[in-house]
Amino acid sequence: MIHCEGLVKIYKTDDLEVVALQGLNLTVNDGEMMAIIGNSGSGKSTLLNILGGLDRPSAGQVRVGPWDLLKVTDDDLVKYKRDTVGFIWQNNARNLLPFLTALENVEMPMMFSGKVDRPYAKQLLEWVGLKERMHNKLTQLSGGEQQRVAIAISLANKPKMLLADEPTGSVDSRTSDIIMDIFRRFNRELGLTVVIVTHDLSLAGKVDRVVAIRDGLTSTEFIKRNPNLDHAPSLHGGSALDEVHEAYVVVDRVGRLQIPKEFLQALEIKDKASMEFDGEKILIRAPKPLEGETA
Ligand SMILES: Nc1ncnc2c1ncn2[C@@H]1O[C@H](COP(=O)(O)OP(=O)(O)OP(=O)(O)O)[C@@H](O)[C@H]1O
Repeated sequence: MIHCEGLVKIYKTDDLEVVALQGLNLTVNDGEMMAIIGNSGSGKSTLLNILGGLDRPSAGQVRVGPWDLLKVTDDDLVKYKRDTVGFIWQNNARNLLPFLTALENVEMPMMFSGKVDRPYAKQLLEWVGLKERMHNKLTQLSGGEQQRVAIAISLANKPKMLLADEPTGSVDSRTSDIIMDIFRRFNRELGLTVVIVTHDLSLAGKVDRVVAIRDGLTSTEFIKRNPNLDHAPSLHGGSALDEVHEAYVVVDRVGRLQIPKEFLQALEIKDKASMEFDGEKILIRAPKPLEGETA
């Protein structure tokens, strides 16, 4: 469904250039439910905005289904945003109209694409657990309920893929569980591909795969050991990621990988390292001091 290779995004402001994505690789399969994690500023939202057609990449490849998002025309991008992708933000005020009812809000994107399907709008609100509240104005709903309306809206045009940027960032843990269960249901029952950007490691146990982004590059992948297990048993404060996922370092097509900063600092590796292959393992060490050099 999603294929990014060597994806680069550079933001130019007056006299400053920020390289937000530095040649990122990522593949997401059709029907997968996965999460992207990373520290603040690592490039998560930049990636999601590019995948959602809200921002243009600077270089590299990015394809979603049949769409090439580097080359797509502005007109086609409008179609892409309307038909292929649903988007959910942490701050749902961006796609909700407070003076309309929940049902009218869900019908709004249908109206823009010229085909209002009221039974389907009602069905969506029922699926997100708001059957009894669909005729309430948005101002009469709680933050968590509004977030569920936002999910229904994002699916109004039957997209193939759902992109969610910190979808549980401003709700309590019970509502967060409800939202993740809704995503899982849509993923299983409608075959929707779901990509979630989050800081929250406790969500990790509820997705099939987690990809960590560091400094604009995919660095580590965590793949669920038992894909049938939905909930992470992280009751004793341990990281859900470690408990249910196997961690892998991402190696790109030409063999590059990212060594975590803390490892480099611990070994005082700066601009080079020595590497050895012993037939089984690859060992990376601080370079031995050359003759005449002091250690
Ligand atoms: N419109 C912009 N103009 C200039 N720089 C930007 C712009 N948007 C993002 N950046 C920069 O690009 C880098 C990546 O930002 P991004 O928002 O993608 O990170 P993030 O991982 O989503 O962070 P957070 O978790 O804090 O939302 C940061 O250094 C940020 O300052």
